[in-house]
Amino acid sequence: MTEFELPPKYITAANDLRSDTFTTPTAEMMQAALEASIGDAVYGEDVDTVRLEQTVARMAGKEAGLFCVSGTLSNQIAIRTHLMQPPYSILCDYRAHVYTHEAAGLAILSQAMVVPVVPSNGDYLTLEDIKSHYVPDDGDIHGAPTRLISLENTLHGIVYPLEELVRIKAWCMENGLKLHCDGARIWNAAAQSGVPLKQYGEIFDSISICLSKSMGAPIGSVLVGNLKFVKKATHFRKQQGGGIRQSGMMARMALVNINNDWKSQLLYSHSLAHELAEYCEAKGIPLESPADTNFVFINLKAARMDPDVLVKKGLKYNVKLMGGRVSFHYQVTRDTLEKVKLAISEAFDYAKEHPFDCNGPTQIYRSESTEVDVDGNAIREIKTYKY
Ligand SMILES: Cc1ncc(COP(=O)(O)O)c(C=O)c1O
Ligand SMILES: C[C@@H](O)[C@H](N)C(=O)O
Repeated sequence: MTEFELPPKYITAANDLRSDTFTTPTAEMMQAALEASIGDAVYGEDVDTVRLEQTVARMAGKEAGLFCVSGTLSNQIAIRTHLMQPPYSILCDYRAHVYTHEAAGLAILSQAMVVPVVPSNGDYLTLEDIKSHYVPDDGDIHGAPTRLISLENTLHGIVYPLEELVRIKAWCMENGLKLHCDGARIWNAAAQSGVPLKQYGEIFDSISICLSKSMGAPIGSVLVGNLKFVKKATHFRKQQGGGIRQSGMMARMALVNINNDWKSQLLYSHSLAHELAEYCEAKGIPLESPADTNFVFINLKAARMDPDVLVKKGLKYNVKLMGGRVSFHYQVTRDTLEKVKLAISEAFDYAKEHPFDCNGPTQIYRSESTEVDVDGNAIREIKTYKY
């Protein structure tokens, strides 16, 4: 029988700046899994799964929570649950994950039109941006009225200003629109801004709260909202094949960092990002977004920098990169920060001699960007996927 072709064994995320999704489970999490409850969570009989759902819901000031295997599932069933009578549309930032990276779930599961909006300030949607792009439900049979606004906090690492969220919420209430938050990094927003999750919970009708990014859990998100919403979302979760049986092990692993000092962990990762942003600015390396939290977005277009060169320079220093987005998390070491500074500086200097014309928004995806030979040279030609 032929040997399986297995990927190289993943050892550590200490040098992995491709995404905070690469955080690895800790020994404490593994131990917690051994002691987890073993009930069938589809029947609501798994103690640790219910404990996780109620813990996160309570932190967000919501009546109920639903453990989902991914942030994508959590977002998509949340939005579907809010929507009732098509034709309808959803308004979001043109960079929003629910629009750019969830495989057209909005079109397929929700059968919704999407109005992607470029923020006039370049960073986050304001109420004025929303007002000038939403589709009113005024009886005009040509349109698909906006029923839901989906915001992301943080988006590209940018912390949404609380006062803007409050303005948007008030307008949504006046106009009968629902407000969802893709909270894949809402822990980062809360840690950096000092705004408690509960205050975000007062603003959003639903929040998809990821556990598997900066919070370091192996999988999952908890979708929070009122009881009626979560009951219906449970229905859509089952429909989408997201009913999980003995999920207690995963729930207990997620609870470890929730019960630890997660704010300090996240603020450590933010401090690394802030230091890299300062380094780039001192070097004249342009950034695409303010580095509020754990991401540094290099403006490849302005820098005329080839993302493939940047990734290869990263490999030279044994640092994993995917392109213009440099993603910190609590398992990244300071040694990695020093090495990525060298990689970026060399890629920037190379760009001065060999300018590269990037097209489109920041490209962060790679396919084989971390496969290298013994000399650290990329084994296969590195490709770039638009983010
Ligand atoms: C902003 C954002 N939302 C949602 C998701 C989806 O989460 P998952 O990968 O668990 O589906 C991601 C990436 O993982 C993300 O970056
Ligand atoms: C891009 C997205 O799917 C992934 N969550 C990331 O941030 O790396």
